[in-house]
Amino acid sequence: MGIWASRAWRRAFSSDQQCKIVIVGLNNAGKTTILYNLHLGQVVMTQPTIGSNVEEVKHENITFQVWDLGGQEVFRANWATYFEDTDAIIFVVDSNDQENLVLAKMELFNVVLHEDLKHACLLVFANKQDIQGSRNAGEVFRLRVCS
Ligand SMILES: Nc1nc2c(ncn2[C@@H]2O[C@H](COP(=O)(O)OP(=O)(O)OP(=O)(O)O)[C@@H](O)[C@H]2O)c(=O)[nH]1
Ligand SMILES: [Mg+2]
Repeated sequence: MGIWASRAWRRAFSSDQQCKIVIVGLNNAGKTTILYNLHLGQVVMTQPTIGSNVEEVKHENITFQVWDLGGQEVFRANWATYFEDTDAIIFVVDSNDQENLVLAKMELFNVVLHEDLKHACLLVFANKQDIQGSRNAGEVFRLRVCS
């Protein structure tokens, strides 16, 4: 209670705020591209992430600590080790990867049900909208896991 109260107090009244964001999603969804676009303001060449990347992004008086986690199956089991004290999750979906959209949604369910994220905000980012034939955000949202 004491720790929680002091954290809430700091957040409410300090002029400089800290915010932890974790970016997850299947491999090749575009997470690292988004992280470095936020950090550097440009699109960079990426390699599949081994483990994680982390960068600080400042906006006005808020410092966002942004974690980008590897999406390959072998790394997904470790995602939860990054969830403590997370304020927001960005779940990135490759909207053009029709084959894996259901798998992506199942991983999303696993993430949102995690105890450490019960107070975190969630953004589902329907990425790769520039590719012809991609599902639009509404179609990604409505996709059923069981048909
Ligand atoms: N066309 C298109 N390609 C994108 C977009 N975002 C990312 N990519 C490409 O998708 C590929 C994978 O991007 P990454 O950012 O490395 O993907 P990731 O989700 O970090 O993948 P892992 O680290 O393996 O989990 C790269 O070739 C990117 O250039 C997008 O919005 N449109
Ligand atoms: Mg990556």
